[in-house]
Amino acid sequence: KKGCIVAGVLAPHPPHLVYAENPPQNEPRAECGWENLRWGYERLRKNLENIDFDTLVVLSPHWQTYVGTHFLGVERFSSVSVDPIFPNLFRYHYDLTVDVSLAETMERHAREAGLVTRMMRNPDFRVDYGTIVSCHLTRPAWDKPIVSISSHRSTHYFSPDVMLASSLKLGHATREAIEASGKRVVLLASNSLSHRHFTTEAEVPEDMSREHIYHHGQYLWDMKVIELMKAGKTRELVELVPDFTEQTVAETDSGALTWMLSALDFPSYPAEVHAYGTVIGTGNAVVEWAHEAHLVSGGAA
Ligand SMILES: N=c1ccccoc1=O
Ligand SMILES: [Fe+2]
Repeated sequence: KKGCIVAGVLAPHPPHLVYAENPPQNEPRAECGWENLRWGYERLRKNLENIDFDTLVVLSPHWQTYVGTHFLGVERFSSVSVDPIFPNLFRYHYDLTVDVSLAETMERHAREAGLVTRMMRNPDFRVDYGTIVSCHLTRPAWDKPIVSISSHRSTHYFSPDVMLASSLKLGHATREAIEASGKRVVLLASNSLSHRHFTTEAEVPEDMSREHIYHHGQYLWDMKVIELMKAGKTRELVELVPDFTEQTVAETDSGALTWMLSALDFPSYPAEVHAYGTVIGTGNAVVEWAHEAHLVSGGAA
């Protein structure tokens, strides 16, 4: 049976969102914070309750590899993830399982497409917080295995256009691998949008009177990108990503969003924007492409 991508999600990973949720896995305690984004994730989770799927596949800007694209290649990882910048907010005890066979299929398809790839087999590897935060907020029960994909740094080593070409190829290989696997998969592009941000923290980090748009120009870029998602103009969006990345130092520099849109074969149906909000001034949007539903309904993919 042919596998399929049942949904794609722009799933931002600020650790502040997990901090404010107060899950048992995270040591620090918060009194509130960033409710609009967290309620947006609640709406996403409610939609996903009605969708049967096997595996969460996430590409994270915070697993940075300098030579090629790496895939977690060990069945289980269990340790504590401490955010390097916000250890006061995020000290998260994770225990997760990896769909190694799907990861290996993806790695093979990517390699055969000419990309530089590697399976990560170190059982002591510390899983990055971007992977953990996006998977937690999407599926806090952790009842599904994941595939985690690293982000190489072509945007900074070479240019946003080099990253774009590579991420589009990786997305195509990802789709082929999922179809060959027979599995039902949800893709998570774990990135924020505009990424200029405050450099000092409030006395109480979750003091929402201190959370706001960092810069009007960054906000306008985010709104432009979100409008294209809502309009189903993802090919136009992908063309814009190099400029968007450079103009707003956006986390699209990771290739995560363009990888996902390529794997979804550039959907022309509207995406559902569950929420937009800032975290220390960075722009974040929780956005869902209900892919299988649109394929089945005959809506253009
Ligand atoms: N992308 C991020 C945005 C905001 C705050 C913290 O961490 C992040 O990694
Ligand atoms: Fe980030």
